[in-house]
Amino acid sequence: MPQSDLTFAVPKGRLLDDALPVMERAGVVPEPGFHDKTNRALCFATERPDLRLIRVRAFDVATFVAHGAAQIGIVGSDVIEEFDYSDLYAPVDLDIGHCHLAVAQAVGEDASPISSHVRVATKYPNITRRYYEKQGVQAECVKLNGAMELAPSLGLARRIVDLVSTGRTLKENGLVETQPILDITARLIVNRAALKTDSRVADLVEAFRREADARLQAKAAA
Ligand SMILES: Nc1ncnc2c1ncn2[C@@H]1O[C@H](COP(=O)(O)OP(=O)(O)OP(=O)(O)O)[C@@H](O)[C@H]1O
Ligand SMILES: O=P(O)(O)OC[C@H]1O[C@H](OP(=O)(O)OP(=O)(O)O)[C@H](O)[C@@H]1O
Repeated sequence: MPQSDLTFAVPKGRLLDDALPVMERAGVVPEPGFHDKTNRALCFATERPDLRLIRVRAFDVATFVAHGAAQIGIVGSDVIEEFDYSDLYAPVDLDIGHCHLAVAQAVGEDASPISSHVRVATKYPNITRRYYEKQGVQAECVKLNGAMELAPSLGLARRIVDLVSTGRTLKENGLVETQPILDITARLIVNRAALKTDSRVADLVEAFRREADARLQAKAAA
């Protein structure tokens, strides 16, 4: 019986620039139209007739793969931690998309431990609640989808939990990091059931694992 096509989900933003060379070395080569950022298509062919790419928001990569609508994808470990989907398996650390998740607040604000309750603006309410719970603090999370850095100055929340890479966004918005929460890199993710039932998924995992190992070895030798 012919197998149905595989779907590979990738995030549409900054992570994609780092992910594309990795994908190509692992044998996932998109059609030329994929590189055109003005293209409004969401689904693209690859050089493999049985493999297509979908370009979606980072959080949705995890959702498509967890539900089996895509069998494989690339996403930051922040997203994996936030959703904690049992149907997702993240077998390969791709060593790209390095950043970390941290608590931040206004420069000059008292950083002393807060009481048993804190209000936090974040795109990551689950990670944030878990982080504060471990310290015996109840976090009331205000969910934002971006521009968290505005929350303290506008009185929405005194603390934010957000991604930090260079630290420039915090600095330019009058904020300072107070506690790191989680180091983040991008991972290859697969749907657990697809991995068990479709050998093409296992073959792709192996190709990405070999690619990541080769880069690691080249880095160590340099
Ligand atoms: N400043 C940063 N530096 C490095 N990696 C980052 C940074 N910000 C985010 N990331 C990583 O990139 C992922 C987001 O990927 P990307 O920007 O490609 O997705 P997106 O769908 O465009 O995002 P959004 O849903 O925010 O629009 C994050 O989940 C994180 O793992
Ligand atoms: O430490 P930096 O190098 O300044 O990077 C951190 C910023 O990058 C991400 O935002 P992004 O650009 O993805 O926009 P967003 O606010 O829409 O999430 C993150 O949410 C921070 O705002």
